Amino acid sequence: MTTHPTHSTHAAPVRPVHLAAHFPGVNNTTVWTDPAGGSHIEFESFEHFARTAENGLFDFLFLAEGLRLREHKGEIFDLDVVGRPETATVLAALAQVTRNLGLAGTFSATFNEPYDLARKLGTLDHLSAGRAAWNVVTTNNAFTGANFRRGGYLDYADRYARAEDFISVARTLWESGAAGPGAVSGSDTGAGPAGTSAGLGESGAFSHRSDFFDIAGRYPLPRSRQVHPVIFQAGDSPDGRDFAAGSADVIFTRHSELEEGKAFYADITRRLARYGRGEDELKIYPGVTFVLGDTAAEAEERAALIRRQQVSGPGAIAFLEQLWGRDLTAYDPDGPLPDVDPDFDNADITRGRVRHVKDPRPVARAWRERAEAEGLSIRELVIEVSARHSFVGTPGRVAEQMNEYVQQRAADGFILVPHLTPGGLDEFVARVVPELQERGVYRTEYPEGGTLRDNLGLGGYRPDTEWAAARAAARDAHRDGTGHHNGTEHRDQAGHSAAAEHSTENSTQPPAAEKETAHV
Ligand SMILES: Cc1cc2nc3c(=O)[nH]c(=O)nc-3n(C[C@H](O)[C@H](O)[C@H](O)COP(=O)(O)O)c2cc1C
Repeated sequence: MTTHPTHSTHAAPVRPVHLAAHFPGVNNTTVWTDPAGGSHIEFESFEHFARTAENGLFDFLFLAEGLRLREHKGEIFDLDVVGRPETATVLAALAQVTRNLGLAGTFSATFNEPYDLARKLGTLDHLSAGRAAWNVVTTNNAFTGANFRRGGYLDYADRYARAEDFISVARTLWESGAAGPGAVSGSDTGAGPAGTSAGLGESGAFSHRSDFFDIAGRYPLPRSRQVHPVIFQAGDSPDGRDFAAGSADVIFTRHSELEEGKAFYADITRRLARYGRGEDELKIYPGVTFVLGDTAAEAEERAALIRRQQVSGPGAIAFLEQLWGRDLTAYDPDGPLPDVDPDFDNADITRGRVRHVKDPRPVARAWRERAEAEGLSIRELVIEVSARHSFVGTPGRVAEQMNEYVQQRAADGFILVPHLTPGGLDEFVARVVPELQERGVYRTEYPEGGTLRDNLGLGGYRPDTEWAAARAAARDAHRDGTGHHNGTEHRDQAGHSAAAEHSTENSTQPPAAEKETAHV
């Protein structure tokens, strides 16, 4: 039994705080130079991290993905951790040393094929007894494509259309298998043991023809415990948000400050309504960092030290070069900003990293003004403008703030992004989790059922035909100009490729701050 209280003394139900953890690695949050830092590839690191998350009753562990080593000025970028082992393999190994922790992996909908990836994730769901999740990313750049001999064959506009179609096929495949021993719902098609043909009937039979796929065959696995592994989404454009509202169960977002989190949450709730979905059906988890101390002052002091570790002198120069589009190695990181103007046409000086700033001009202007006004060196400026710590304080204060975010609907939970591998969660679990539990907003044991869906408070899987019908209804409503979900039911295979509503809303990028996704 979960022990969440459902009511406080106030009328509004208390919303439970959820926690999850991002394994540190290829990002500028991770401090690999710290003597306490360990391997990013040996299993012991993953195991330590996962066990700590599970001791803290976290919903899931999250692995990011990057399919090509990042380059800067034509060289492999080696100021951050370089490379990572293969995601599904790591998660399958972790399934054997954990019992309740969800296992979420990032996989590209562009550089995978539905049959193969559905089978991998279906296998992970079997091996973990229902704890698998897929974070769907679209990775449509030619730079990454070179590793796959595909170049940039996919137009930017098609990336979410293919991803939506891909998920739809994957869900169909997961459903198509016979109800296996661990299946929790769905009709039993009378199959024999997996891997034999005895009594298989039509189970696993699939056929899908669309703009993106033309595939048919037999899916080889029985249904897994969750039937559909949980779908995460991490894009932020209007198309990305609609994609999440129409196809995903969880959003991993970078909107980690209270007010922007509330605006994001409200925006997603509005989009969900168009697909006939309520706010409880899509969980929102910002990625957040944290620094603890016995006193507020000690926490601030530690935070400042960690920021200096995260932004080394060469790291500050490289960071600035990304925006300036120029080689700035002749400049002193402890000196003033370069006197030369940025070369805005040289946008691909860094490759293989997700950029959220579309127009660098106002950003460069704002940085210059700020450095001049506050007398900041290059390194000091980069420390100020690159991702700062989300929660800094005593364990009690951090628990209080996290709870406030959840009660105010700026988040449903948090994906903690620690700066150390593998011990970066230890202190949080030992000191903040009890504070949350004392406040009655955090579980004291895992929920019954044992699946990731149970951890997240999501209901059972929803058949793909229902997802598709809701998307079709949303498209129809959009065409009618009503904007309302009208419940029209039809499945439009070809329509998948044109499914994303191409919203004209402006991007919500903050103009004066460079927020690199810390997670790619
Ligand atoms: C919080 C967050 C985490 C992400 N993690 C990954 C990742 O691990 N691997 C990846 O290839 N892309 C990752 N992305 C990139 C997105 O999947 C997406 O391709 C990118 O944000 C551009 O899409 P958009 O224009 O809809 O925002 C991440 C994005 C966000 C916001």
